[in-house]
Amino acid sequence: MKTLTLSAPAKLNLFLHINGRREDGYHELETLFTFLDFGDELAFTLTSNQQEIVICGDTAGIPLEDNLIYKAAKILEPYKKIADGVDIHLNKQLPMGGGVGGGSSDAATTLLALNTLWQCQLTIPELAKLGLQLGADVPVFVEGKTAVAHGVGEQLEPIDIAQKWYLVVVPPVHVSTALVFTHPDLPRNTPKLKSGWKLSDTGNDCQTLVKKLYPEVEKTLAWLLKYAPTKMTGTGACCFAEFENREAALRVLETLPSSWQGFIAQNTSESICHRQLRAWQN
Ligand SMILES: C[C@@](CO)(OP(=O)(O)O)[C@H](O)COP(=O)(O)OP(=O)(O)OC[C@H]1O[C@@H](n2ccc(N)nc2=O)[C@H](O)[C@@H]1O
Ligand SMILES: Nc1ncnc2c1ncn2[C@@H]1O[C@H](COP(=O)(O)OP(=O)(O)O)[C@@H](O)[C@H]1O
Repeated sequence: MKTLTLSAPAKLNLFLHINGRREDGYHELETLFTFLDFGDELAFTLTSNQQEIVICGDTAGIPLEDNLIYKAAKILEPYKKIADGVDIHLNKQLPMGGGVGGGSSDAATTLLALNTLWQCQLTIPELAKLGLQLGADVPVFVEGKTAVAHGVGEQLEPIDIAQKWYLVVVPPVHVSTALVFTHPDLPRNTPKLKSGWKLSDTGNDCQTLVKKLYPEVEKTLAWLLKYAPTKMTGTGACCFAEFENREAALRVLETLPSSWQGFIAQNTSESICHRQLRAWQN
């Protein structure tokens, strides 16, 4: 049986504004998502074992029922047009809960792969809607285009942006998304951007609070800012510095303090997962 191998790329929030809080506690966001040419890798192989969804690889002790890959496969199961089960092998490269969306990206890649392999014949908007049940960031990975998101991240407006190189640094702390969003000091009233906005008008509304709560994030931002424009992605803890070319990013990566981890990558207007899936289908 042929194996379908796809990337689950990282995302960056090039800005993240909080425009308000809904009655259900979720926050209205305005955020620019772009994808990196770096991420996890998932290999999908159909099996004759009809009911089985088996996940192996670097699942980092996440119980099967909590694994977003498993949840994505289960959500798609009712739409299967063939009887086969699936073996999914995960090669984890992305830090978990670091704001680069690895879990959401794994879930989206699983939805896209199994929609094809199980011949579910769902459209991308239908898959994105299913994905929203798994997390606010899943729809953008399913759609796979650099986009400004509104709502909780599900209303997507694709845009063209320049291609840059990023040095992403992973501070040695875990930031709780729920803690950030329930904190009384989080700013929640940034006005919506007006037409003609520039990236230089934007920021990350979680950054000041996360810096205060997690000094390691403050240290990381201060260190990167010596070299290039820098922001935090999502609710952190990862921070990214922007460069015009790979060499400049690499020079800074080479001087990274040894206790920190980091990687360099370029942003892509379309998720590499979508490109790979198209190539496989043709
Ligand atoms: C804010 C972002 C930006 O990308 O942060 P990161 O997680 O990437 O850092 C995401 O949208 C996060 O999405 P995701 O991580 O999928 O969040 P979810 O699991 O849906 O929600 C985790 C918790 O965060 C809060 N939450 C999340 C999203 C949102 N728009 N408003 C919220 O208030 C809720 O309390 C929720 O229970
Ligand atoms: N396959 C998976 N990969 C990563 N995280 C997962 C996965 N399945 C479930 N999770 C859970 O989802 C949480 C958020 O994951 P992730 O998308 O990496 O966060 P973030 O959006 O902050 O980068 C993790 O802390 C982890 O507990």
